Amino acid sequence: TARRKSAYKNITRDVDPSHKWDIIGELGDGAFGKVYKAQNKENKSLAALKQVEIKSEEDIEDFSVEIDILTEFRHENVVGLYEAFVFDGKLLMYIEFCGGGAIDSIMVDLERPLTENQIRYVCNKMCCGLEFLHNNKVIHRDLKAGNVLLTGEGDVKLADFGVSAKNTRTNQRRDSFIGTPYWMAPEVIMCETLKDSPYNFKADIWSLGITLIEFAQIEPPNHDMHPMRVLIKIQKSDPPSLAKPSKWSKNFSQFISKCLVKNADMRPTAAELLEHPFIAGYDDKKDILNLIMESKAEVVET
Ligand SMILES: COc1ccc(Nc2ncnc(-c3cccnc3Nc3cc(NC(=O)c4cccc(C(F)(F)F)c4)ccc3C)n2)cc1
Repeated sequence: TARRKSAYKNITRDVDPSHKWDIIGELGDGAFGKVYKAQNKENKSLAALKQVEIKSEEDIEDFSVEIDILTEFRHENVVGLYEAFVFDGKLLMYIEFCGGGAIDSIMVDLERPLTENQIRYVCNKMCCGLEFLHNNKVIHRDLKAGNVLLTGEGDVKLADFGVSAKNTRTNQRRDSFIGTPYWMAPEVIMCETLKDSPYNFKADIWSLGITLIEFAQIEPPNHDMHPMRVLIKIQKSDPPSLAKPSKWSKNFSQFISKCLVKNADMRPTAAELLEHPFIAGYDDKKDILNLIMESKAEVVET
Protein backbone atom coordinates (compact mmCIF):
# COMPACT_ATOMS: atom_id res chain seq x y z
CA THR A 1 0.00 0.00 0.00
CA ALA A 2 1.10 3.60 -0.40
CA ARG A 3 1.28 3.97 3.37
CA ARG A 4 3.69 1.02 3.64
CA LYS A 5 6.02 2.63 1.04
CA SER A 6 6.21 5.86 3.09
CA ALA A 7 7.11 3.80 6.17
CA TYR A 8 10.23 2.57 4.32
CA LYS A 9 11.08 6.04 3.05
CA ASN A 10 12.01 7.36 6.49
CA ILE A 11 13.22 4.13 8.11
CA THR A 12 16.68 2.57 7.60
CA ARG A 13 16.38 -1.23 7.60
CA ASP A 14 18.91 -3.98 8.34
CA VAL A 15 21.69 -1.53 9.31
CA ASP A 16 23.06 -1.86 12.84
CA PRO A 17 22.60 1.59 14.50
CA SER A 18 25.42 0.89 16.96
CA HIS A 19 27.85 1.55 14.09
CA LYS A 20 26.76 5.20 14.23
CA TRP A 21 25.41 5.76 17.74
CA ASP A 22 26.72 4.93 21.23
CA ILE A 23 24.31 4.54 24.13
CA ILE A 24 25.66 6.76 26.95
CA GLY A 25 22.85 6.74 29.50
CA GLU A 26 19.21 6.08 30.30
CA LEU A 27 16.40 8.69 30.19
CA GLY A 28 13.71 6.60 31.83
CA ASP A 29 11.40 3.71 31.23
CA GLY A 30 8.60 5.24 29.17
CA ALA A 31 5.01 4.05 28.94
CA PHE A 32 6.22 1.73 26.16
CA GLY A 33 9.77 0.70 25.36
CA LYS A 34 12.90 2.13 26.99
CA VAL A 35 14.41 5.58 26.32
CA TYR A 36 18.18 6.10 26.30
CA LYS A 37 20.61 8.98 25.80
CA ALA A 38 22.80 8.35 22.75
CA GLN A 39 25.77 10.07 21.11
CA ASN A 40 26.66 10.11 17.41
CA LYS A 41 30.13 8.62 16.96
CA GLU A 42 31.18 11.04 14.22
CA ASN A 43 29.75 14.45 15.11
CA LYS A 44 29.24 13.82 18.86
CA SER A 45 25.64 15.11 18.65
CA LEU A 46 23.32 13.88 21.39
CA ALA A 47 20.03 12.05 20.88
CA ALA A 48 17.17 10.61 22.89
CA LEU A 49 16.74 7.01 21.69
CA LYS A 50 13.41 5.14 21.95
CA GLN A 51 13.60 1.40 21.29
CA VAL A 52 10.42 -0.61 20.73
CA GLU A 53 10.07 -4.35 20.16
CA ILE A 54 8.65 -5.00 16.67
CA LYS A 55 6.62 -8.18 16.29
CA SER A 56 4.98 -7.50 12.91
CA GLU A 57 4.84 -5.06 10.03
CA GLU A 58 1.66 -3.76 11.70
CA ASP A 59 3.73 -2.51 14.63
CA ILE A 60 5.95 -0.58 12.20
CA GLU A 61 2.82 0.90 10.56
CA ASP A 62 1.88 2.33 13.94
CA PHE A 63 5.11 4.25 14.24
CA SER A 64 5.39 5.21 10.58
CA VAL A 65 2.90 8.06 11.06
CA GLU A 66 4.98 9.50 13.90
CA ILE A 67 8.20 9.00 11.90
CA ASP A 68 6.69 10.63 8.79
CA ILE A 69 5.50 13.63 10.85
CA LEU A 70 8.88 14.14 12.53
CA THR A 71 10.83 13.63 9.31
CA GLU A 72 8.67 15.64 6.91
CA PHE A 73 7.51 18.49 9.15
CA ARG A 74 10.62 20.08 10.61
CA HIS A 75 10.29 23.24 12.67
CA GLU A 76 12.44 24.93 15.33
CA ASN A 77 9.66 24.48 17.89
CA VAL A 78 8.98 20.78 17.20
CA VAL A 79 11.37 17.96 18.24
CA GLY A 80 13.45 16.79 15.27
CA LEU A 81 14.06 13.18 14.29
CA TYR A 82 17.67 12.40 13.34
CA GLU A 83 16.93 8.93 11.99
CA ALA A 84 14.91 5.77 12.54
CA PHE A 85 16.06 2.16 12.16
CA VAL A 86 14.43 -1.26 12.08
CA PHE A 87 17.07 -3.74 13.15
CA ASP A 88 17.14 -7.06 15.01
CA GLY A 89 13.38 -7.03 15.75
CA LYS A 90 13.46 -3.50 17.16
CA LEU A 91 12.37 -0.05 15.94
CA LEU A 92 14.82 2.63 17.06
CA MET A 93 14.09 6.38 16.90
CA TYR A 94 16.90 8.92 17.45
CA ILE A 95 15.46 12.35 18.43
CA GLU A 96 17.55 15.52 18.85
CA PHE A 97 18.33 15.68 22.58
CA CYS A 98 16.86 18.64 24.53
CA GLY A 99 19.20 19.22 27.48
CA GLY A 100 16.68 21.07 29.68
CA GLY A 101 14.16 18.24 29.75
CA ALA A 102 10.38 18.58 30.05
CA ILE A 103 8.86 21.63 31.77
CA ASP A 104 6.72 19.60 34.21
CA SER A 105 9.90 17.91 35.53
CA ILE A 106 11.62 21.30 35.91
CA MET A 107 8.71 22.68 37.99
CA VAL A 108 8.69 19.52 40.14
CA ASP A 109 12.50 19.62 40.63
CA LEU A 110 12.50 23.32 41.55
CA GLU A 111 9.21 22.97 43.47
CA ARG A 112 7.84 26.14 41.94
CA PRO A 113 5.83 27.31 38.91
CA LEU A 114 7.13 29.39 36.00
CA THR A 115 7.18 33.19 36.24
CA GLU A 116 4.92 35.21 33.93
CA ASN A 117 7.83 36.18 31.65
CA GLN A 118 8.94 32.53 31.38
CA ILE A 119 5.35 31.60 30.49
CA ARG A 120 5.14 34.39 27.88
CA TYR A 121 8.30 33.15 26.14
CA VAL A 122 7.34 29.45 26.20
CA CYS A 123 3.75 30.22 25.13
CA ASN A 124 4.95 32.28 22.15
CA LYS A 125 7.15 29.37 20.96
CA MET A 126 4.40 26.80 21.58
CA CYS A 127 2.05 28.86 19.40
CA CYS A 128 4.72 28.98 16.66
CA GLY A 129 5.06 25.19 16.80
CA LEU A 130 1.28 24.69 16.92
CA GLU A 131 0.69 27.03 13.97
CA PHE A 132 3.21 24.96 11.98
CA LEU A 133 1.70 21.59 12.96
CA HIS A 134 -1.88 22.79 12.29
CA ASN A 135 -0.86 24.26 8.90
CA ASN A 136 0.43 20.77 8.07
CA LYS A 137 -2.82 19.14 9.23
CA VAL A 138 -1.17 17.63 12.29
CA ILE A 139 -3.18 17.76 15.52
CA HIS A 140 -1.06 17.23 18.65
CA ARG A 141 -3.91 15.97 20.88
CA ASP A 142 -1.90 15.77 24.10
CA LEU A 143 -0.42 19.19 24.83
CA LYS A 144 0.73 19.54 28.43
CA ALA A 145 3.84 20.73 30.32
CA GLY A 146 5.17 17.15 30.19
CA ASN A 147 5.24 17.36 26.38
CA VAL A 148 7.10 20.70 26.18
CA LEU A 149 10.89 20.29 26.10
CA LEU A 150 13.61 22.89 26.62
CA THR A 151 17.07 22.74 25.02
CA GLY A 152 20.20 23.88 26.89
CA GLU A 153 20.11 27.02 24.70
CA GLY A 154 16.61 27.95 25.85
CA ASP A 155 14.72 26.74 22.77
CA VAL A 156 11.20 25.32 23.17
CA LYS A 157 10.26 22.05 21.41
CA LEU A 158 6.84 20.42 21.26
CA ALA A 159 7.09 16.67 21.81
CA ASP A 160 4.67 13.81 22.40
CA PHE A 161 5.73 10.95 24.63
CA GLY A 162 2.25 9.53 24.78
CA VAL A 163 0.46 7.26 22.33
CA SER A 164 -2.05 9.82 21.03
CA ALA A 165 -0.16 11.62 18.27
CA LYS A 166 0.88 8.42 16.48
CA ASN A 167 -2.27 8.17 14.36
CA THR A 168 -2.48 11.92 13.88
CA ARG A 169 -2.48 11.83 10.10
CA THR A 170 -4.81 8.89 9.64
CA ASN A 171 -7.22 9.90 12.42
CA GLN A 172 -7.94 6.20 12.77
CA ARG A 173 -7.48 5.26 16.36
CA ARG A 174 -6.14 1.70 16.72
CA ASP A 175 -7.47 1.44 20.25
CA SER A 176 -10.03 3.77 21.75
CA PHE A 177 -7.21 4.98 23.99
CA ILE A 178 -8.21 8.20 25.71
CA GLY A 179 -5.38 10.61 26.63
CA THR A 180 -4.85 12.21 30.04
CA PRO A 181 -8.21 13.90 30.73
CA TYR A 182 -7.10 17.03 32.64
CA TRP A 183 -6.04 18.82 29.45
CA MET A 184 -8.89 17.50 27.31
CA ALA A 185 -11.20 19.96 25.50
CA PRO A 186 -14.95 19.55 26.16
CA GLU A 187 -15.77 18.49 22.60
CA VAL A 188 -13.08 15.80 22.67
CA ILE A 189 -14.75 14.27 25.69
CA MET A 190 -18.20 14.82 24.23
CA CYS A 191 -16.99 13.71 20.80
CA GLU A 192 -19.81 15.93 19.53
CA THR A 193 -17.59 16.77 16.57
CA LEU A 194 -17.62 13.08 15.72
CA LYS A 195 -19.33 13.87 12.40
CA ASP A 196 -15.99 14.90 10.89
CA SER A 197 -12.94 13.73 12.85
CA PRO A 198 -13.12 13.02 16.58
CA TYR A 199 -10.81 16.01 17.03
CA ASN A 200 -10.18 19.17 15.18
CA PHE A 201 -7.09 21.31 15.71
CA LYS A 202 -8.99 23.68 18.04
CA ALA A 203 -8.72 20.98 20.73
CA ASP A 204 -5.00 21.84 20.94
CA ILE A 205 -5.92 25.49 21.66
CA TRP A 206 -7.97 24.42 24.70
CA SER A 207 -5.08 22.19 25.92
CA LEU A 208 -2.71 25.15 25.43
CA GLY A 209 -4.89 27.20 27.81
CA ILE A 210 -4.87 24.40 30.40
CA THR A 211 -1.09 24.05 29.99
CA LEU A 212 -0.64 27.79 30.73
CA ILE A 213 -2.55 27.33 34.01
CA GLU A 214 -0.29 24.31 34.70
CA PHE A 215 2.82 26.50 34.08
CA ALA A 216 1.42 29.06 36.54
CA GLN A 217 0.27 26.61 39.24
CA ILE A 218 2.47 23.48 38.67
CA GLU A 219 -0.69 21.35 38.26
CA PRO A 220 -3.63 21.60 35.81
CA PRO A 221 -7.11 22.52 37.13
CA ASN A 222 -8.96 19.61 38.84
CA HIS A 223 -5.64 17.72 39.27
CA ASP A 224 -6.86 16.47 42.64
CA MET A 225 -10.00 14.90 41.16
CA HIS A 226 -10.37 11.34 39.90
CA PRO A 227 -9.83 11.26 36.11
CA MET A 228 -13.34 9.92 35.43
CA ARG A 229 -14.92 12.74 37.48
CA VAL A 230 -12.82 15.27 35.54
CA LEU A 231 -14.30 14.14 32.21
CA ILE A 232 -17.77 15.10 33.49
CA LYS A 233 -16.62 18.28 35.21
CA ILE A 234 -14.87 19.66 32.08
CA GLN A 235 -18.05 19.19 30.07
CA LYS A 236 -20.44 20.59 32.68
CA SER A 237 -18.46 23.44 34.20
CA ASP A 238 -17.54 26.88 33.02
CA PRO A 239 -13.98 27.05 31.67
CA PRO A 240 -11.29 27.10 34.39
CA SER A 241 -9.14 30.17 35.11
CA LEU A 242 -6.13 31.19 37.22
CA ALA A 243 -6.62 30.51 40.95
CA LYS A 244 -5.10 33.86 41.99
CA PRO A 245 -5.72 36.31 39.09
CA SER A 246 -4.33 39.25 41.12
CA LYS A 247 -0.91 37.57 40.93
CA TRP A 248 -0.87 37.81 37.14
CA SER A 249 -1.27 40.43 34.41
CA LYS A 250 -4.64 41.16 32.79
CA ASN A 251 -3.12 40.10 29.45
CA PHE A 252 -2.29 36.65 30.85
CA SER A 253 -5.78 36.03 32.28
CA GLN A 254 -7.34 37.30 29.05
CA PHE A 255 -5.11 35.11 26.85
CA ILE A 256 -6.15 32.04 28.86
CA SER A 257 -9.85 32.94 28.63
CA LYS A 258 -9.51 33.20 24.84
CA CYS A 259 -8.15 29.62 24.69
CA LEU A 260 -10.61 28.18 27.20
CA VAL A 261 -13.84 28.74 25.25
CA LYS A 262 -16.10 25.69 25.32
CA ASN A 263 -17.34 26.19 21.78
CA ALA A 264 -14.34 25.04 19.69
CA ASP A 265 -15.34 27.18 16.72
CA MET A 266 -15.08 30.29 18.88
CA ARG A 267 -11.49 29.54 19.91
CA PRO A 268 -8.75 31.51 18.10
CA THR A 269 -6.16 29.81 15.89
CA ALA A 270 -2.51 29.63 16.95
CA ALA A 271 -1.74 32.27 14.31
CA GLU A 272 -4.35 34.63 15.81
CA LEU A 273 -2.97 34.01 19.32
CA LEU A 274 0.50 35.06 18.15
CA GLU A 275 -0.97 38.58 17.68
CA HIS A 276 -2.27 38.75 21.27
CA PRO A 277 -0.52 41.38 23.49
CA PHE A 278 0.40 38.70 26.07
CA ILE A 279 2.93 37.11 23.68
CA ALA A 280 3.13 39.20 20.46
CA GLY A 281 6.79 39.52 19.54
CA TYR A 282 7.93 38.41 23.00
CA ASP A 283 11.27 36.76 22.32
CA ASP A 284 13.32 37.36 25.46
CA LYS A 285 14.81 33.98 26.47
CA LYS A 286 16.79 35.39 29.43
CA ASP A 287 14.35 34.17 32.09
CA ILE A 288 14.07 30.70 30.53
CA LEU A 289 17.89 30.40 30.37
CA ASN A 290 18.04 31.19 34.10
CA LEU A 291 15.38 28.55 34.77
CA ILE A 292 17.39 25.91 32.87
CA MET A 293 20.65 26.85 34.66
CA GLU A 294 18.91 26.63 38.05
CA SER A 295 17.28 23.33 37.17
CA LYS A 296 20.58 21.82 35.95
CA ALA A 297 22.48 23.20 38.97
CA GLU A 298 19.79 21.74 41.22
CA VAL A 299 20.28 18.28 39.68
CA VAL A 300 24.08 18.50 40.21
CA GLU A 301 23.60 19.33 43.94
CA THR A 302 21.23 16.46 44.72
C1 LIG B 1 14.96 13.19 32.77
O1 LIG B 1 15.60 14.31 32.21
C2 LIG B 1 15.51 14.52 30.86
C3 LIG B 1 16.49 15.31 30.28
C4 LIG B 1 16.44 15.57 28.92
C5 LIG B 1 15.44 15.05 28.13
N1 LIG B 1 15.48 15.38 26.79
C6 LIG B 1 14.82 14.79 25.74
N2 LIG B 1 15.03 15.31 24.53
C7 LIG B 1 14.39 14.71 23.47
N3 LIG B 1 13.56 13.67 23.64
C8 LIG B 1 13.37 13.18 24.89
C9 LIG B 1 12.49 12.04 25.12
C10 LIG B 1 12.34 11.60 26.45
C11 LIG B 1 11.52 10.52 26.72
C12 LIG B 1 10.86 9.89 25.66
N4 LIG B 1 10.99 10.31 24.37
C13 LIG B 1 11.78 11.38 24.11
N5 LIG B 1 11.88 11.83 22.77
C14 LIG B 1 11.21 11.15 21.74
C15 LIG B 1 10.06 11.72 21.20
C16 LIG B 1 9.39 11.09 20.14
N6 LIG B 1 8.27 11.58 19.52
C17 LIG B 1 7.68 12.81 19.73
O2 LIG B 1 8.10 13.63 20.53
C18 LIG B 1 6.47 13.15 18.91
C19 LIG B 1 5.64 12.14 18.42
C20 LIG B 1 4.51 12.50 17.66
C21 LIG B 1 4.20 13.84 17.39
C22 LIG B 1 5.06 14.82 17.89
C23 LIG B 1 4.74 16.28 17.60
F1 LIG B 1 3.42 16.44 17.40
F2 LIG B 1 5.11 17.04 18.64
F3 LIG B 1 5.42 16.66 16.51
C24 LIG B 1 6.18 14.51 18.67
C25 LIG B 1 9.88 9.86 19.65
C26 LIG B 1 11.01 9.27 20.21
C27 LIG B 1 11.66 9.92 21.27
C28 LIG B 1 12.91 9.28 21.86
N7 LIG B 1 14.00 13.74 25.95
C29 LIG B 1 14.45 14.24 28.70
C30 LIG B 1 14.48 13.97 30.08
